[in-house]
Amino acid sequence: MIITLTANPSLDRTVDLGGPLTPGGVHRIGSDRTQPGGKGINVALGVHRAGLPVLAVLPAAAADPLIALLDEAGLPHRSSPVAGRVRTNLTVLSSPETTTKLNEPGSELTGAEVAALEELLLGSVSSGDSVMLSGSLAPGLPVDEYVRLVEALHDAGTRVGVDTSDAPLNALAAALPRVAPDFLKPNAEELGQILGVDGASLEAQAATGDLAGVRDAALDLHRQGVGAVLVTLGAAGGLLATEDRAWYCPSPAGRVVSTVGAGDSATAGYLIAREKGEGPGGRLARALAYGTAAVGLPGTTIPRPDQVRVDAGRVRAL
Ligand SMILES: O=P(O)(O)OC[C@H]1O[C@](O)(CO)[C@@H](O)[C@@H]1O
Repeated sequence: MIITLTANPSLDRTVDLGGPLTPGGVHRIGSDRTQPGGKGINVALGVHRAGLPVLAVLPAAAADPLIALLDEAGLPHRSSPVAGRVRTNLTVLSSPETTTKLNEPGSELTGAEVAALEELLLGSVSSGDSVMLSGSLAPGLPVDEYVRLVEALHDAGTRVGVDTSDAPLNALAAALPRVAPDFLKPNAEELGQILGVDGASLEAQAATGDLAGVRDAALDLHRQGVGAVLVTLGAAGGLLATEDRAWYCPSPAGRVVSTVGAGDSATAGYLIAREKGEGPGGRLARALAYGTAAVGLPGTTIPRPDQVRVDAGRVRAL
């Protein structure tokens, strides 16, 4: 079973201005939709839509509108009760094709709420499960929360993946090789945060075909104990470092409708392929195919398998 933790879930509200976004201006909203969001929830939706057993764990009050949206989506979930409301993250679509994201920090969890969330997660796993810890940490969670959870989940006999950024990611990188997740999914910016370099330039290098910087950084993390490092590079494709080697797959060109949730969809594709027993090339190809499919869907829409076209022929060893 795959279990995801969304430590800071969200209601993802997407508004389309149908025109340019002007700082200081008054804008009329054309279309407006609210979907369940937060990285672990998005990953779980992808896995669920592929027909694999999954459970999403999150902090939220039973009456929170997010819970109703998860029920509506049919996603198996367990939430630990909190007093605060789930945050709303706003995506503003404007022309020419621009996505602007405004993420709330999330309500602060009390010490007791943090303990209840950890207890719920650890009580939900069994030896042999795969756990994915995804997204930012709600205020109140310690910055090394993911380091502590990776240790506790390894003790429980599970495989653990992490997808996060900023201070929680740096805390995780600092704990290597003593504590090492089995799977890490940085984008170029996050890889840059770990290395202390500009992620945009890593992505730009990759776009020109120069993959050495990203490959070396991913292999370095792998050699420090991370079982598999999947680096998503946006339009430049993605790279996987595992089994002491690296593979690259370009992104197929397609229409960009919304990039929100593309990285989470790539993680879902990777986990689905791993559950099916596919090798590194197959896992990378499915991850990229899921990410590409998500980019072609509106708002935070996570693809179904029939919307995904996997082309393992595009993968090459580096
Ligand atoms: O936890 P973070 O880093 O604020 O990201 C949450 C946002 O990212 C997404 O998970 C997309 O990756 C959205 O659904 C959500 O609004």
